[in-house]
Amino acid sequence: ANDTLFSSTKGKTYDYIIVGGGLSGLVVANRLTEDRNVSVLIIENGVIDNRPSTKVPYYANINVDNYYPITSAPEPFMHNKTWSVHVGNVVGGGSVINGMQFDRGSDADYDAWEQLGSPGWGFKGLAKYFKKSTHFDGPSEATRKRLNITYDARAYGDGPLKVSIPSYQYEDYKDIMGSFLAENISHSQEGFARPLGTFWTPNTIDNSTKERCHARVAYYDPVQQRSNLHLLTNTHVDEIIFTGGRRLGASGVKMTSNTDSNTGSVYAAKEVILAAGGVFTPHLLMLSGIGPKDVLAAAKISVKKNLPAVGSNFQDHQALYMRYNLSNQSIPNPDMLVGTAVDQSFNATAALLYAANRTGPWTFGRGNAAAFLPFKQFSTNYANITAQISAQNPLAYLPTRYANNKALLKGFLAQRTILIEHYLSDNAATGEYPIQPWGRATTAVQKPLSRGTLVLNATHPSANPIVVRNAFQNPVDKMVLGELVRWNRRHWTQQPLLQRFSPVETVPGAQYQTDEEIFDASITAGVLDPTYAHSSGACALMPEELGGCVDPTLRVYGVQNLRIVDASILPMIPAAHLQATMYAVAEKAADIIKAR
Ligand SMILES: Cc1cc2nc3c(=O)[nH]c(=O)nc-3n(C[C@H](O)[C@H](O)[C@H](O)COP(=O)(O)OP(=O)(O)OC[C@H]3O[C@@H](n4cnc5c(N)ncnc54)[C@H](O)[C@@H]3O)c2cc1C
Repeated sequence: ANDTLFSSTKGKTYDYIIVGGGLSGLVVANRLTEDRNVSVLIIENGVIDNRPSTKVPYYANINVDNYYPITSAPEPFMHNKTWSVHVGNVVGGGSVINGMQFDRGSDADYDAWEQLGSPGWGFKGLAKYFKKSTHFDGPSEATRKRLNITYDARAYGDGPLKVSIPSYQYEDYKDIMGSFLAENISHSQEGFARPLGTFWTPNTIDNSTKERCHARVAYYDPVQQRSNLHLLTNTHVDEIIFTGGRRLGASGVKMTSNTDSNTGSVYAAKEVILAAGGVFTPHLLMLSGIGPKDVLAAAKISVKKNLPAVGSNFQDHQALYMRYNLSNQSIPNPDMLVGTAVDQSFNATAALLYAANRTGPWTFGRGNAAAFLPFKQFSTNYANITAQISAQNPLAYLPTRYANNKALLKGFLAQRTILIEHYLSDNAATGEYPIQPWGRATTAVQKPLSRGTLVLNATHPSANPIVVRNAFQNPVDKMVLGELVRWNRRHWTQQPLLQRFSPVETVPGAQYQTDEEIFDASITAGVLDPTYAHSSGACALMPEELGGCVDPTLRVYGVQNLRIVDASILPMIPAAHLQATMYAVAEKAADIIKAR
């Protein structure tokens, strides 16, 4: 195994080719090669990166190396501005560059996938894989007691991915978490208890090394010596190769080396597995002739299978990065390490501490708590807002392709029914407040009704796809955002435990009150983002009659020997940061593929 050479791979045949050595691709590669008779080639566009920025918890979210240079098209409902699409381009994919927050959605979020017609994909079907993928370590006893940190360690197993709650925690967490606990909202334990209300969350940090644990160190490095496992890095997959004959079947891929632009093909005796992520898997399918026929025709690509699901149903969470200026913060606090007022000597000492014995502030990521709230917990107007959803003409707030395709519309309406249930339910979250020990007071919309699209660049199809999230096309999403912001404001300005900080809202600014004012000012200030780096849904796991792309065994409809295992299959985005879900999905997918 280990870093296979392009020249020696060209022309060869493996049982499985996995396109994309990111989070999901590496999980599947590990599990498939447990059987020594099965050969696997992973092809990854990025390289292996062991720089400190990929390892030290301190760099979470402030490391912008290893990003694909990809920007969205103008967002039509967000002042026609453009945003970075946020995709990892490195062995390990998003798991190497993400914010390390590790949390699950509630069981209702996964049950929705099953309700949408995919047996086995509800919470019951996924639960054991959450456990199988992970290993958990709590913080030191002293930290646990000092901050009253709770968790349910039984939800983890002895899996490859090491997650932990760091022992280094800031003193101000006490009052900031305390202020949330003082609200009339539920508190739960991270684990299999419903992660609703407030709860503590681990990070993807290996407690034994205090380094980021990502898909490569967890799932590839320990098994890289397997002779049946091959990783080809720095290589771009350009197209899927299909066998001729009456039944369309994938038999390999065409690829280009990023080093010298050498091109070649490799073949799969059993299957091609797409794991190129929420943005590039739908792109590759379309480049290969699988997608909506009008999109393919516009780019002059011959249609192998007309599949309108590809590039539809694109989802993400929307984040508004509210901030408070705090006075009287305890020393130390995270503002001393990150942002515009860094205390250089403190940060230098933190770096030395980390280097010397893996202690101190650099062992802390960006936070270990969150509130994921049912709509009624942050809005007294939740019932009225929800009632507006069913009164809407859905086509008024969807991309035009939904008007021309009955299956897509039917699928959206099935999702809408579930979303309405979730908006009214105690058992599903509609909004998130990450809880961090400083004045960063982000709000994030968890159950968007708007749907994005991803299409080929018609004049240059192999260039980046045209990504339009259509965020806030549906006015209800804007209302939910407004309610989230107003609750957050009341919380920060009125909760007694927060008053010692004399919090002053800097962005968007307390003078902006109505939904429209908050929305417009946040875009102008550059603090509202249509993506939370959770691109998903554009090759949905749903019946084809509901506008789906893959069946419950993750096979692409109408194509033999072609599966998808990555975030593009999520039919409805769960109220959670995505990585815990993706590790579980990939573990489950591996079992399904092994059973073929
Ligand atoms: C900046 C950022 C912050 C995030 N923060 C968090 C967080 O704090 N908590 C959390 O839970 N989740 C977070 N996420 C989300 C999480 O990391 C992703 O959901 C997850 O990595 C998706 O896994 P995947 O397997 O679908 O795709 P990826 O992990 O993105 O893997 C896809 C891989 O395919 C490769 N690839 C793409 N196209 C090709 C091609 N044509 N040929 C060859 N290779 C290709 C890519 O280089 C990549 O390595 C974050 C994501 C990002 C980007």
